[in-house]
Amino acid sequence: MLAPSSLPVAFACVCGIVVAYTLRRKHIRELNWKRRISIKKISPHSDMGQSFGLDIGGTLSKIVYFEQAPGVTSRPRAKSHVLAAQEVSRFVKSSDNYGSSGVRDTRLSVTSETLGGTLHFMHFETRKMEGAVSQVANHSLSQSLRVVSCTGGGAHKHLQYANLIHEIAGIEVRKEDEVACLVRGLNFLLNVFPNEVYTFVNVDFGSLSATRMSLVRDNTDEDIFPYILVSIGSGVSVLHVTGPGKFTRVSGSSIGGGTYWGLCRMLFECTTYDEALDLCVHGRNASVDMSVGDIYGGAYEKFNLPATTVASSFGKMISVERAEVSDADIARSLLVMTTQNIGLIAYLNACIHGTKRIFFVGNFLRHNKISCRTLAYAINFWSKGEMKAHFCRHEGYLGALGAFLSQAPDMPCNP
Ligand SMILES: Nc1ncnc2c1ncn2[C@@H]1O[C@H](COP(=O)(O)OP(=O)(O)OP(=O)(O)O)[C@@H](O)[C@H]1O
Ligand SMILES: CC(C)(CO)[C@@H](O)C(=O)NCCC(=O)O
Repeated sequence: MLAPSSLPVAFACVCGIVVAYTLRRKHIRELNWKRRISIKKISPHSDMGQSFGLDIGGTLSKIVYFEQAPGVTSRPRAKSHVLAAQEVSRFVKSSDNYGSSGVRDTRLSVTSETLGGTLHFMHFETRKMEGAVSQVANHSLSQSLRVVSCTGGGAHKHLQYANLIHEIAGIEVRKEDEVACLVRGLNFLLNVFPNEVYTFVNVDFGSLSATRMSLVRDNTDEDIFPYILVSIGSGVSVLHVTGPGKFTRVSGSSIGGGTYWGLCRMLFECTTYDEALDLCVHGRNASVDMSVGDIYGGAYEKFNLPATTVASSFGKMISVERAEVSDADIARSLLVMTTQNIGLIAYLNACIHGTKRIFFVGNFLRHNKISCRTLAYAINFWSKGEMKAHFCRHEGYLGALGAFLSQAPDMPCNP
């Protein structure tokens, strides 16, 4: 029972809550009105949100969309659901590009009879979130999306993005853990897609610059566990995975994809990440890095260090003038340094946990064969051929796929 003296305080609190609630509703209504959308309350049965998984990372946001093939479900579907599904599918497939940074990775779409439909993969820059959500709202798609599973740091970030998505598009965000989603996504891909994993053969040569390795598809291992999973995003997470849903985050590094992109942006005139990646392709890191050969005049044979091994990243720049090396050489050195550091952390963790298989994923490896080959060579070299680096075609989408799967228990092969 409240004391009589506290009644005015209680009354003021209740009034405050009512006023705050009313203002907030008004604010949401106004936001939606401005964007000329109407948010209808729709029945859970017609929620298309279950067809999506979202991963909001430090640099990129990734979306997985599952388009069910017509007529595969045994459950009767309401007409409104069928129409909503058609609308969403039309929008997704209307283009390969959305807004200023949105991309649909058409080469990665997978249609599977086992799944009963097609998985589509899209991404955009996280800093463009507001524009991306407005697009969804403006196309009235949000009317059929109620709750979307979402992972990555952005799903948790003071609920900043969750609030934005709710306020602009009326979609509720269901938070999922990013590491759990990553592992779930990879295990699913290993189960379902025979051509998902690849590795490099003929890695046994003396020079990193002479990268002549060929790609082979590699889904042959019967028992995939245990393995080390290295996710190279803005930063790097290293996981030890011992079974479906059984994993520990054993290490990490702040020197990751964000480091390469951030430094390139600072040092060179790159305005997009693709420019930064293209820049290093024709560069020679040997102009910038000090090699074992530069120090020894050849290999350091006693310890099996080939002459071409980088002894000191950027080490030549103590005596070479800036004008003598190109931006491309410096970018290449930066890429190799970042990659080798990640490879070493991966190798040491594989040693600690007695694991021979290392999976490297994350968007840093997207279109980045130089880093993939460098990792394959380095892991083979350090482990004397005992360990193998594996890569995935859908390297950047495991988290979003895991988020999608976390609310799709009926999906076949869902680990
Ligand atoms: N179009 C792009 N724009 C920006 N970075 C890109 C792009 N494509 C690839 N990258 C690289 O991918 C990295 C981001 O990878 P990813 O999407 O896996 O991580 P993230 O989820 O954003 O980061 P984190 O998991 O650390 O929060 C960037 O730092 C950059 O190196
Ligand atoms: C913070 C995360 C997990 C966000 O994905 C990632 O960027 C990361 O693992 N960074 C490295 C953190 C560390 O040094 O362990």
